[in-house]
Amino acid sequence: MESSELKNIIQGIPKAELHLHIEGSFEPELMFKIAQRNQITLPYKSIASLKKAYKFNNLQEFLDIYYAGAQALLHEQDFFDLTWAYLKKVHSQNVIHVELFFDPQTHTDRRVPFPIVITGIHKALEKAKSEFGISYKLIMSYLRHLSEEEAFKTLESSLPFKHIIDGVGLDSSELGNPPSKFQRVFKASAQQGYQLVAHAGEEGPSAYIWEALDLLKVVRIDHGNRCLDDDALVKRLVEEKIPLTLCPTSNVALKVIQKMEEHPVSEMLKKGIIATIHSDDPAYFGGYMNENYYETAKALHLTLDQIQQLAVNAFKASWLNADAKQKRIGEVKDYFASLKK
Ligand code: HPA
Ligand SMILES: [Zn+2]
Repeated sequence: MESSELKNIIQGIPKAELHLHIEGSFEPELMFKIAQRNQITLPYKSIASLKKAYKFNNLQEFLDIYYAGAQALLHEQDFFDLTWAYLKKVHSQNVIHVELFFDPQTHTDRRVPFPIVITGIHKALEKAKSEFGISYKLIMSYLRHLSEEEAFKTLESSLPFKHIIDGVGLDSSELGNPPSKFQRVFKASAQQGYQLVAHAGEEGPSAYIWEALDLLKVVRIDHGNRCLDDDALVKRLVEEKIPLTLCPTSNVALKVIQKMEEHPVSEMLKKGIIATIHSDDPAYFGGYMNENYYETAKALHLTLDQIQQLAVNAFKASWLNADAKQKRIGEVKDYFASLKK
């Protein structure tokens, strides 16, 4: 298939994005604009020098730059603009449902109040819902390099906004910060009615995926690449229908894999895992949803059936209610059927 034909097909798929850090969608141009209006000096002289720094050898090298960039965000308007820019972009790519992460502690640690952060993000999500018809869920992520006590404080701050938060997640530096460190705060989060997910098995071992399932009791694993090291774990993911939210361009950018051709997604599909693909931090890794589908499909020679399966899986793995899920899955299937006519 011609690359332009594949790109057109991908553009037309109704898509769901389930693994997106809103702070990771902060494009350099917007970052400089907001930094300037907030009179914040970024540690980079120009957009070009910032972009030059986007060469990472591992997750930590990326996180250092990601947290530095987020320092430009101070006011509700900043969080609104950041989120709105992301939603406009993915609307242009026919993304119709998003479940997005935000990292409150990245901001509250700089004395930006929790309500400022969530209100700006939420207003943009509401606007996209009414103007674009994009449905959404919001996931508050605990930073795992910080203590469980800090996570408990974040949980406490979130309670006045419980009605607009759907779940909690766990992100940041994985190695040395296993899921077990957050067992109590995840239990307390569930008691507040939050759904649970966690990043696991991106750089960390398959044992961290077991912990996320057994100790944190998550319903989805973010990344989970390393599950293939462990046959018993794969069996469990398949039997219990635990989805993985994979991020192919992120994996290449952070050297979780050496090249896209090594991406495990097609093997995961063959094993019956509910694998899905997303962008993670698109401003830093050079790809939104379409680019992630395209690069993966091209490198792994995915069939149209496999691409359809990925798109269906994302709705299956979503937190939409059963009726909305069925409707969206029907739309994906109708779309692929129309291609065959
Ligand atoms: O890919 C990621 N992994 C862990 N933490 C993160 N925070 C933003 N992106 C990531
Ligand atoms: Zn992530």
